[in-house]
Amino acid sequence: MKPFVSPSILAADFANMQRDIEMLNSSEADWIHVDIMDGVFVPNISFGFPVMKAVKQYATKPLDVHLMIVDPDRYLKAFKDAGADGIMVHYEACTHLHRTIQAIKDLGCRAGVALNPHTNVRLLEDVIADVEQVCVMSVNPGFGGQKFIHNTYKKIRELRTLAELHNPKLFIEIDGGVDVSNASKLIEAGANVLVAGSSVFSAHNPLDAISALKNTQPLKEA
Ligand SMILES: O=C(CO)[C@H](O)[C@H](O)COP(=O)(O)O
Ligand SMILES: [Fe+2]
Repeated sequence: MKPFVSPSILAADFANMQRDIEMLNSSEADWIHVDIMDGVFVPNISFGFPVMKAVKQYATKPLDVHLMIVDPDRYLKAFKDAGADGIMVHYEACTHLHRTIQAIKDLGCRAGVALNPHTNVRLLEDVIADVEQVCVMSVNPGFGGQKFIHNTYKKIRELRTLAELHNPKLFIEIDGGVDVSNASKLIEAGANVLVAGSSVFSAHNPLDAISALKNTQPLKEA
């Protein structure tokens, strides 16, 4: 099965957001990845509810919301109201992760957990059956355009093994520094959702860049 592609609008042209959303609507993208940064959990601030609502007004694809914020429970309903279809919280930001996951589901959203590069996937063993999506960060969250961290392949393989045991339908998303040069190997390792910001929006033809990711074949190492 082809991977899902979730282009990150963090790399879009904010002065031409409607144009860029309409480009995504006409592309082979499955979701639109929305990065929310609070300047506390991560050392950067992206955008908040008014911008997300404006995106939702034009988007015809589901919004895949990645919350890089502390105390996300306070804002889950507000993100749902702003148009979130899926909500991912960070493992490192949640003291009561199980409760937070249930709260996301109670809102009718797809529930996901994101992991920083240093967080071991085995820490999810007791909640993996409760989530629909796990996002493995392949950069330290906070900025687009960073270099892919190589250890991520191993993490994806470990997560795929865990998912086969407890939740075979899990969406395994990979986020950070993803492009055509690493997509094949990531899919072969077990990822089935590719987030891409810079590699899509800095491409000469973003529609072709999305199509290339969507049609990536798993590649085994020689
Ligand atoms: O969560 C993120 C950063 O914290 C972004 O989704 C991610 O960095 C995508 O951007 P790029 O493809 O440019 O790395
Ligand atoms: Fe993200």
